[in-house]
Amino acid sequence: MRAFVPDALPPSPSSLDLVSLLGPLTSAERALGRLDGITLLLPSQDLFLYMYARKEAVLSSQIEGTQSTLADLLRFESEAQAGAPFHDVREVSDYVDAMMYGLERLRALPLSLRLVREMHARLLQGGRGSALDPGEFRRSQNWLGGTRPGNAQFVPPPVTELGRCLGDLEAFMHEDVSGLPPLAKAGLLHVQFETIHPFLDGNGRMGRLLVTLYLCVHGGLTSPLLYLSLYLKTHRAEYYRLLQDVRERGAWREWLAFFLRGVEETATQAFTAATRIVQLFDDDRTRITAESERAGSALRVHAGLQRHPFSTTAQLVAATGLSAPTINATLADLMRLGMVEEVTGRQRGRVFGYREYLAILGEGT
Ligand SMILES: Nc1ncnc2c1ncn2[C@@H]1O[C@H](COP(=O)(O)OP(=O)(O)OP(=O)(O)O)[C@@H](O)[C@H]1O
Repeated sequence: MRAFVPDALPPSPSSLDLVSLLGPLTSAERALGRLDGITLLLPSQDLFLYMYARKEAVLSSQIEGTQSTLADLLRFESEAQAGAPFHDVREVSDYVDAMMYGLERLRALPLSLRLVREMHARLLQGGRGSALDPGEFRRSQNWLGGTRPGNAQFVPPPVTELGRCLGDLEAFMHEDVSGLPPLAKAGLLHVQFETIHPFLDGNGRMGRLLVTLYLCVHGGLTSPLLYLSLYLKTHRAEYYRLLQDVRERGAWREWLAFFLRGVEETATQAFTAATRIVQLFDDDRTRITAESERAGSALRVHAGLQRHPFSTTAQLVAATGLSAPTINATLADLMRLGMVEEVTGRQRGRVFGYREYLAILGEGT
């Protein structure tokens, strides 16, 4: 198969048949708006962001075989012993790092190829692909599927065309003459990024990060709360087929319909989960106040567990300022109420999990 060189974006809005996409577009925008509004409901927006970034990282990495669960990652981060191989957890952790780095960097740098490269360096710092030129656009031909370009499913543009393709992509991130709605542009950016496949590895993960970052900059999303990986993972065969169809037969409309459906579903699920979490925290606070024998300390430990749903006694001491004996007595109380469970089964280095909260966060992972 010969290398494919994509046209400069964007395809004209008329060729996208945006009129027929108006329904899905409006539904997706509405769901995203509702999700964004949830930040007002949350006790701490950072908290939700923190957890959901981790959930996205797990799912995005699971698209290609990484075995870690959200629980593994949270336990890894709390320096507790995790069940998954170290390598896998590290990869997910790097994904979170890349996402947070990108968001922070956006304060100083526009969304640009430079930012994409910097994030990619973070993304590949330790896990799968770390030997494959992190932070550098490729200098050799790559291909997808098959053992060589000749029998590959798809051969991305040759290195000689890479600069032009990426230049077009960057220009598309910033143009506003097309009048395309930001959500449609985010979907087009993703497919174009995957088609260019500018890195030797990590293109899928980077392309998914790009969608959320783009919406933060141009789509009016105040927090990066949109995490599409579960949807893409669930519909992987269709996802890959549609990427291929855009290239082979200009199936932009079909791709966008799929993408917008994903945005709507994902935003709606995240909104529901966030609402349940807010409710859970409220209910548990009420129960602690009414039923705990040491309500004051228990409320502080409860707040600590919201931030780190897997915690050791030492971590809760640091988070709350309470003494270790008080923390242990309080944890025993919270276990009696069924809110907390010890997850290692060991006597030393025990780790405590906020049961119901972890269950909500872990849905789909
Ligand atoms: N036929 C295709 N045409 C273009 N892009 C494709 C096609 N099939 C899959 N892809 C994209 O390529 C990605 C895989 O590329 P790569 O292995 O570089 O990324 P990764 O981040 O390491 O892996 P993954 O996305 O599986 O986690 C897929 O996630 C998808 O976005």
